[in-house]
Amino acid sequence: MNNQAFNSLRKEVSDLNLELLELLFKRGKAVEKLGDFKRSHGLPVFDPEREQQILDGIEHMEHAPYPLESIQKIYKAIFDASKDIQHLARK
Ligand SMILES: O=C(O)C(=O)C[C@]1(C(=O)O)C=C[C@@H](O)C=C1
Repeated sequence: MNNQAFNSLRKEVSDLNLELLELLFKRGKAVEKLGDFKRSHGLPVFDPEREQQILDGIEHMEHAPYPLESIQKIYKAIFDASKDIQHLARK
């Protein structure tokens, strides 16, 4: 790979970072609304069954070149961030 190809891949990664952030933003907005519903219905923030259902769902999806464990870690970090949003809204 030459320098130009390297820089072009860096640009691709930077563009994908923005796309990821946009998706996380949209996801966070939906999570906020789920949190409002749960709060007004006296439901807990943490729903371990729902988290497991999502993790089970990704298990059979294409995740290469990442190992499945890496994808699971990323999703668990996203769940934690969701719970942060919903806990903060209760304060
Ligand atoms: O499905 C919900 O109840 C959510 O609040 C969303 C979400 C998630 O980020 O996917 C967040 C926290 C719960 O523990 C389970 C799932």
